[in-house]
Amino acid sequence: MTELAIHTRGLTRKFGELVAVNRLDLAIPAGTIYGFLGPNGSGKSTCIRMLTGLLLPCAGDMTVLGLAIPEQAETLRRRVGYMTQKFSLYDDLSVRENLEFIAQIYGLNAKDSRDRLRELLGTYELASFAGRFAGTLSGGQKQRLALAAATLHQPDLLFLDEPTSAVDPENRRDFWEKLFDLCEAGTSILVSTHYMDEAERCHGLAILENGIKRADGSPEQLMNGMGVTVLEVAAPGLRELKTRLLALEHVRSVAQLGLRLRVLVDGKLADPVGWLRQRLPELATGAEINRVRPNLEDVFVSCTGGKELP
Ligand SMILES: Nc1ncnc2c1ncn2[C@@H]1O[C@H](COP(=O)(O)OP(=O)(O)OP(=O)(O)O)[C@@H](O)[C@H]1O
Repeated sequence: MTELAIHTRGLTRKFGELVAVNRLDLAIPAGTIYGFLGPNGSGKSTCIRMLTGLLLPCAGDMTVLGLAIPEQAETLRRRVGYMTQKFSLYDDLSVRENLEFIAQIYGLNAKDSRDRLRELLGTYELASFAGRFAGTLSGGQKQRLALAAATLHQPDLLFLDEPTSAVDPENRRDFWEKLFDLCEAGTSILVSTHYMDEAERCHGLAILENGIKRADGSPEQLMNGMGVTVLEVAAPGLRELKTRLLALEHVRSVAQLGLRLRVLVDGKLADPVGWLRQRLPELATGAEINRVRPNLEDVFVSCTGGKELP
């Protein structure tokens, strides 16, 4: 049986009347990168905070690294790392001082601390900034420092809550390379994001909306199993055409991409291109309609419902 890093049954958290996380079941294999994909307010942070033992659930069971949480949260704390979207280190300490401080918290002796710092400054390309105040670093450098800090004690499981919100695409790519290095070295990783390209890099993911898990699986499983066919339509008058398409019963969503419309239609239609040409006479001639491979954004749109992109 696959060893699970995280296992939850019916995990629920309410704030007053609001159900922030609603009966969430998760079975996340150890040694993988697992993503929570969802818009703002979908419950990603609330769930991560419960899994770290920082927030109590209202209902449900969870084990994290085989430990019952919240009961064994104290034992768990030393085995997990946690990086939030907000930079939570000290701006007025240098890079080195920040890491030394964290090494002290984890009780590393002077030699181990020195060795580990040297290793981390090298791995996260921080050696030439070691004496700089953390507050003066760029977004990408701060993010690398935060990851170094979160992994200083070599945790078995790393929680990353929207870790790349504040960095550019190049830094995001580099950051993901570091995550794959960590994963290969045996660290399990749970990362929340609202970026489709990040979600697509995960081994598995759950799509969350209003605290509810709408779908889960590997990106390929989700894309292959979404029950929707994706068409791209190039024709004149796209804004008007979009409105007319949205009024058709088998059309799930329509989004404009430059000079084309990306149209999600029910997967049960045997000949979706023929059907579309027949339903809208203006598409019968002159329009270009192609069936294309679904992407994760299509999955997201189709399983979070609604005919408009979020
Ligand atoms: N301490 C709190 N008190 C009241 N409501 C809260 C609290 N924490 C979260 N919420 C609410 O719970 C819902 C889920 O929030 P959560 O932060 O978990 O979502 P999220 O998916 O992480 O969103 P974001 O990307 O904005 O961080 C939101 O409606 C939020 O306003």
